[in-house]
Amino acid sequence: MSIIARDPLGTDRVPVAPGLSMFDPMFIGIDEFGHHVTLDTVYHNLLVAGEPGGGKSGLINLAAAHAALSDNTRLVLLDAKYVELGPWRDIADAFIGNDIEAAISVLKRLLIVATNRYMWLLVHRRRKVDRDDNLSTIVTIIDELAMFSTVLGTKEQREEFATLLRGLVSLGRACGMPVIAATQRPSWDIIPASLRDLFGYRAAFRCTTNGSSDVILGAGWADLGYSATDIDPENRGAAWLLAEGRLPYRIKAAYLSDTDIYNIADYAAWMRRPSGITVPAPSTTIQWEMAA
Ligand SMILES: Nc1ncnc2c1ncn2[C@@H]1O[C@H](COP(=O)(O)OP(=O)(O)OP(=O)(O)O)[C@@H](O)[C@H]1O
Repeated sequence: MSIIARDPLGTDRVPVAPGLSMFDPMFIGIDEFGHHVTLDTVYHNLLVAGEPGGGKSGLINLAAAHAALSDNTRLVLLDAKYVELGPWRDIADAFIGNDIEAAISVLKRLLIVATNRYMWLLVHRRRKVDRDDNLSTIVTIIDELAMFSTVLGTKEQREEFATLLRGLVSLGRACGMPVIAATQRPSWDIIPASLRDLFGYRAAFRCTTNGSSDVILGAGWADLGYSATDIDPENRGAAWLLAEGRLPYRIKAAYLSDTDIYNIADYAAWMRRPSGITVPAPSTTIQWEMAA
């Protein structure tokens, strides 16, 4: 089962770092009954979309936090706005801002790694990686997909980006390389159905039209009553979550303030420190303040 509802007062808590793994359930919030909602992110890509201010960045930062605190997990971050995923840049293998050439180059490298992993799986007579393989999980997080697929660079570059991304989203899930992508523009040119359908998890934050909601969840859901237009604009962090094989259901994402995010990022950087350093490195904020 891909979604696990837990009793918040129960004893089977999600483990916390150190010792956390991307293979552990990733806690993202609660459902309408107050049960914990967790995702199995290694084997599923996650699409997050909805109008500005709905809470998308909150959800992708929860995912980034889980990845950052997880053992043997590497992050590749694409964020044309810099500030949404910026807190995690020190521990990321790659942090790409508004540079489509760099984005294309990193996607090409990831596809080579994915292909190598499939060769490895082939010789080991397997179809997907698992926790005991000790292969690192490589999580690619993209905030504001639309910047890379419709704004930056030339038309050819944007098309190349879209093709490479589709390749990674198709290949990544069985070889420990999931993709988490967010956009505030749920429209067919940003998320064509052929790309959308490769995301096993889709979170629709508030949308202004049934059409936008269907772009995220899938055609026809709004007619059946599952539309992100019915989310109160004041209810930030609320979304419809569609998980493979299930009906969409309402969730309220957990929320990390900017301070929480930077604190977790600092802690993750300290956990991942080269051996020999025993105290957390001074915060970059303090260094900047001293320089100012
Ligand atoms: N889960 C949540 N619970 C409570 N408040 C939230 C939650 N998520 C977001 N918010 C509030 O909504 C504001 C906007 O959230 P966020 O930046 O995540 O939205 P967004 O959809 O990513 O917006 P944009 O598309 O402009 O980046 C936050 O600053 C916070 O005040």
